[in-house]
Amino acid sequence: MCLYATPFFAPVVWVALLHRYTLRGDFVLVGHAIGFITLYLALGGISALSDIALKTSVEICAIYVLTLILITLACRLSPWHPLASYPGPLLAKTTSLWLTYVSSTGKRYAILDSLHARYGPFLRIGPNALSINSPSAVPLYTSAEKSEMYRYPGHHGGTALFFKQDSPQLERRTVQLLKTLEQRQAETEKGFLDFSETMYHWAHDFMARILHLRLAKSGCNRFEMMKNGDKHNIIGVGKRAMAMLDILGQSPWLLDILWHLPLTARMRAHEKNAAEMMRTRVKAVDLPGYRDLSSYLIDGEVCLKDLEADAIVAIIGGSDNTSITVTFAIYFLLSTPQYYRRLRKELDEAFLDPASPLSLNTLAQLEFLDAVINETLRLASPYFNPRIIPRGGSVVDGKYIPGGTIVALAAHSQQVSPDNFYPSPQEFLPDRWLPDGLGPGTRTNKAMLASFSYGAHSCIGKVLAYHQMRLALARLLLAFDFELQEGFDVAGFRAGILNMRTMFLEKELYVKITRRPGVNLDALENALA
Ligand code: HEM
Repeated sequence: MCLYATPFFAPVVWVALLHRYTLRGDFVLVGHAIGFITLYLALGGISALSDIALKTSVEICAIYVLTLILITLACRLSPWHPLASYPGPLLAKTTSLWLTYVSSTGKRYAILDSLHARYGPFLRIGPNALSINSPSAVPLYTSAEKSEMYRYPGHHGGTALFFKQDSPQLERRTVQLLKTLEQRQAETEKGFLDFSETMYHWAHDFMARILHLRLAKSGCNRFEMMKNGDKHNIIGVGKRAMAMLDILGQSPWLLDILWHLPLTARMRAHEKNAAEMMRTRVKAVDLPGYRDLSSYLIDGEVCLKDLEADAIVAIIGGSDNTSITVTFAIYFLLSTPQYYRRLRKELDEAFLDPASPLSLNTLAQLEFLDAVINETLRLASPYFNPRIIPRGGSVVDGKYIPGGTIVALAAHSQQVSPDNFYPSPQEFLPDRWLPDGLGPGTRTNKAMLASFSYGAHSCIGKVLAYHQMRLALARLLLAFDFELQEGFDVAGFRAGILNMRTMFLEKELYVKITRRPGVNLDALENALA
């Protein structure tokens, strides 16, 4: 009898003593397996009593698990829970698996937006997590660290840090982009090409170039995706790895366990690819005369494990957002021809000779170009960047949030809120970013463009990203006339934008490009050589 009482008490001790600590799911699982085997053996598991021992152990474990679940649910739903006063869906309050599921839809930003409309600015999205739909949450980002969601899964042990910029490479790669687009279009049957795919290749080639990453086994020098395509599916594997990290990272304990199973094979493959590329870079003897980004990290005596971790993040992080934002900008411009014509006019007037190098400083002064980029980011960067409230807690809009709570600004909701962007916050209206805005009554709360996040862990590549996006858009519009595929579903494309840290498109952007009269890409290439 006494034996059967133990599993009732064990979870109480477990919840009372250990709930403050973040335990790795795989360690907890192994610990429990060891506990079960020990119990089974202690009850005579390998003796003649093995059947009774197995039955008793299973029964005790079942009581233990059931009690643990009930106690956990009671704690999370109790009126004494530190987040009890915050409203939210019942399921969200009971398990982090709710947010994991919501993240897996890619529509987390829209789901949170509609829940905020129902429950108000403070929304409980997990047993210990809040989404805050208020500009007042922004200061939290200055003191808060990243949540457990950012712990790299498995047991890699490295920490990532990075980057620097390289303008001539960016220029050359962008001219190569123009030629690649033309060449790929010529190879299509209907004359329309998948624009985002080539943009991904452009951004990855540039990123690999500035880190000098390369694949050892294939002997392939850097990626050269614009030339060779993505033969090793680096982008596909990397994006799926990021998406899995985003989905499962909402329940880090689950990710710890799944990390050892086939479901997460893509994540391990991405880690292996990136680590291998960085190790090859470290050993390389045939480097060019100029210093690449890895040189700075290597000279800084960053340890190999950390360099490998940098490569894991760099490959996707430095390429994905930039290329997809340019894709979205082209989409928005083609859907609103009046803005397309205006941007082209601004560029034509600023660069009379499209075959000459484009000065990044001149580009940075083009008001309408930046307005287009900012408006694109506002509508199409629905990111979710959770942080952890430091010990001692914080107060937001008069509400106390206990230390250790995971919080995330409802970035998309803020970016389309009429309180911050008015009028027509859902519409692509770049003028709202210009000094006169959209006329009297315009509200453009620039601080609430959350695309690069805030505080200590905001994007360190922001300046480079703007350079890349300005240059790519300028070169594309100076060189080509663009046309959407006939019957292109403009509304459907936007509705099919999915975010799982990285972005996915349910519908591809098919465009036709035609070289503008007088544009000589060979002359341009020579000018940059
Ligand atoms: C349009 C382009 C880009 C956007 C919208 C963007 C957005 C972001 C955001 C939202 C974060 C914070 C992520 C989080 O807290 O989970 C971030 C972090 C970061 N970004 Fe970017 N990014 C862009 C381009 C780049 C580029 C080109 C680079 C590389 C040169 C880069 C390097 C980084 C790094 C290293 C971090 C991590 C910073 C840290 O944790 O301390 N990003 N970025």
